[in-house]
Amino acid sequence: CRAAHALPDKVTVVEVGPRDGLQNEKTVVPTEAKIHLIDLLSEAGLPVIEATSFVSPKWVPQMADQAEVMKGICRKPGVSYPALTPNLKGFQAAVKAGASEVAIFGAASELFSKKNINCSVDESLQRFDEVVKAAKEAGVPVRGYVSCVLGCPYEGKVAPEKVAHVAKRLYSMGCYEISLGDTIGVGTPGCMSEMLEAVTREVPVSALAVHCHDTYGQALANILVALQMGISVVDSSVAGLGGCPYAQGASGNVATEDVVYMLHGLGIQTGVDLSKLMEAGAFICRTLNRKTNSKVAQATCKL
Ligand SMILES: CC(C)(COP(=O)([O-])OP(=O)([O-])OC[C@H]1O[C@@H](n2cnc3c(N)ncnc32)[C@H](O)[C@@H]1OP(=O)([O-])[O-])[C@@H](O)C(=O)NCCC(=O)NCCSC(=O)C[C@@](C)(O)CC(=O)[O-]
Repeated sequence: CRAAHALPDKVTVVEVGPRDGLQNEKTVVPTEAKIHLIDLLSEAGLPVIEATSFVSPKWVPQMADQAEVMKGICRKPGVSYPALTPNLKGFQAAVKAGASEVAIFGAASELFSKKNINCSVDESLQRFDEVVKAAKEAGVPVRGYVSCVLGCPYEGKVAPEKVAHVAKRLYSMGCYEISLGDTIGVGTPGCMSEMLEAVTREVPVSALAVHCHDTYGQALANILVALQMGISVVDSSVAGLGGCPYAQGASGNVATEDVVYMLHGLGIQTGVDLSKLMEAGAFICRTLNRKTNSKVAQATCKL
């Protein structure tokens, strides 16, 4: 077993609420509310805010206003606003709408890949290669996701070697960072550590991020394991919003408020103002007429 690293002094929190958090909402969230949420999150100090996705509106109707969202946000200097792009068509539309960073999203599970983006893992890697080449020409950085790293809703257990293989392919293609998604939140700290052991044999730990859904209440424990293994980029969603439309039963991402509370409690800097972040959480919960999934917000704001 690899020796535990010292915890990092600083962690980059990647806010995915406006995309991952909202993509599964059944009723259409007004574009102005999405834009206001993103602006509140940048005011709270989040350095990376995944704004939307340039996917097919037939597949994910909630993201159909992607171009309006990208154009409407008040871009804060130093903040990155990536958008998901599954293929060249999505990439071109994203760049046209002003995206200066994009993310491609693959999976370590064949069936999930088929259900989510309608192609096999190998086919998806060919499509992503085209996107990365076009992005390099345009000077646009690309982040890569691997879904189902700790389990798949259709295939069950996923071998760590499969995750490592897809992560390595995305990294070799030119993704500057690989985000490892526990899409259905089934992982426990032991599985997280085993999976990260396999992935860090192929991809430098400095290029990895974790993306934990909290379906089974394991997300913070899994994130702590990742930090102990040297990872210093953590994805999360304000108010714990979300779920994947192609992963039935998956609950939201770990709440950003809870991640930030834990990190600050460990003496780790994030640059995030927790009280402003909670205002952003309160805003989107009021808009969706929903209770927050953040334990920290529940404890302090009685939402
Ligand atoms: C990938 C496709 C498009 C393939 O969908 P397809 O049906 O196989 O695409 P196609 O190439 O056969 O084209 C069919 C139609 O879609 C159009 N099309 C083709 N591409 C685009 C595009 N980019 N934007 C808009 N339209 C597009 C294309 O122009 C055509 O239009 P038509 O001629 O019928 O009018 C589809 O499967 C799709 O949009 N999937 C998106 C699924 C998605 O967004 N899932 C959620 C995000 S992933 C996630 O949440 C996991 C993550 C990242 O958070 C990490 C984790 O938690 O694990």
